[in-house]
Amino acid sequence: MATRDALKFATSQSDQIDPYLPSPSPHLSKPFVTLTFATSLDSQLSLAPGVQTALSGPESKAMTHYLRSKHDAILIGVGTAVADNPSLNCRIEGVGGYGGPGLVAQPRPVVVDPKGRWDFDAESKVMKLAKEGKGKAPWLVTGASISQEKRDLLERAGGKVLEFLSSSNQPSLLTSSISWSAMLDVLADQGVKSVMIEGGGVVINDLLSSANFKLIDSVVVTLAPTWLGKGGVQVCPNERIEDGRRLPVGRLKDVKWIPLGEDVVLCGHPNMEP
Ligand SMILES: NC(=O)C1=CN([C@@H]2O[C@H](COP(=O)(O)OP(=O)(O)OC[C@H]3O[C@@H](n4cnc5c(N)ncnc54)[C@H](OP(=O)(O)O)[C@@H]3O)[C@@H](O)[C@H]2O)C=CC1
Ligand SMILES: Nc1nc(O)c(N)c(N[C@@H]2O[C@H](COP(=O)(O)O)[C@@H](O)[C@H]2O)n1
Repeated sequence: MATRDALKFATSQSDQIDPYLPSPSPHLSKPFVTLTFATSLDSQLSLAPGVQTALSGPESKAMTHYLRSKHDAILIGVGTAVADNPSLNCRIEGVGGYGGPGLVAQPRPVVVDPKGRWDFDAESKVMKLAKEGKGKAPWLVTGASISQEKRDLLERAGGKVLEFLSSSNQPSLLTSSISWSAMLDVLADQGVKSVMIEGGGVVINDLLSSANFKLIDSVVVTLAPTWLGKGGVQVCPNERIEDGRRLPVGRLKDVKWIPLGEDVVLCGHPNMEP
């Protein structure tokens, strides 16, 4: 039976998104990566760092949840976990917990938190939803020492800590960046075949940088008809300079613009040509 809070996404609309979704393939060497977020007309994800800002209208929000139902995992940075206290589940009608059995089509939330800054507890939305059978408990990718209390909380709910190991197989003392390709390898080892990366600014800008662009398989961006003004969390990757020349960082091909309510959703595949 469907639940009252379930979202619907019409087949006529999902048909347009499907060419950008992961297709089942046992031979992928790394998880399929979809980069997806909602942005304002001035390329911002939120009004200010640490502030959650609703940009997607109801139709594009349903689209995001449709995407969530089609990926094994949703990944966010700790900045987003702290700012948004997100649910990170899928609320499309028919998935597990929303009319469907078990946790079918519920993605695994993955929080990248190298320094152990996310102070979650049993009342955090993602933990409550896991307890209610409406989503999976998160995996915490970290190089920090996580308290036994937090580990137990995660594990009781079905989540876990993924200690990030360096190439020498020792826990790395992470002070800054974990390589994305190593992170995707860790997820692949855990059986993740597809991951949608939702944000926030640091994560998106890092993935869009010329060094990481090749790791992205699909991009789905919701553009909301609003300007947020200076001071927000902006999507703008570092510049690319080769042989002293400035070059564009990346471009999409197979581009489709899909109007959804008052928003427009841009879908594309990274163009790997120089
Ligand atoms: N409109 C939208 O679609 C979305 C909006 N948002 C918004 O974005 C904002 C949050 O963005 P932001 O503050 O940039 O934070 P992020 O969510 O991008 O998290 C950034 C932090 O995550 C850790 N991290 C990220 N990548 C790596 C890596 N490769 N290796 C190691 N650590 C990594 C670092 O933690 P540390 O600093 O501890 O080293 C980093 O500072 C919020 O306001 C949120 O509401 C978020 C998602 C989607
Ligand atoms: N698609 C989209 N549109 C917006 O307007 C947003 N602010 C976001 N944010 C992302 O969704 C998470 C919050 O949603 P849930 O509580 O998980 O349903 C948030 O953490 C961002 O990842 N996305």
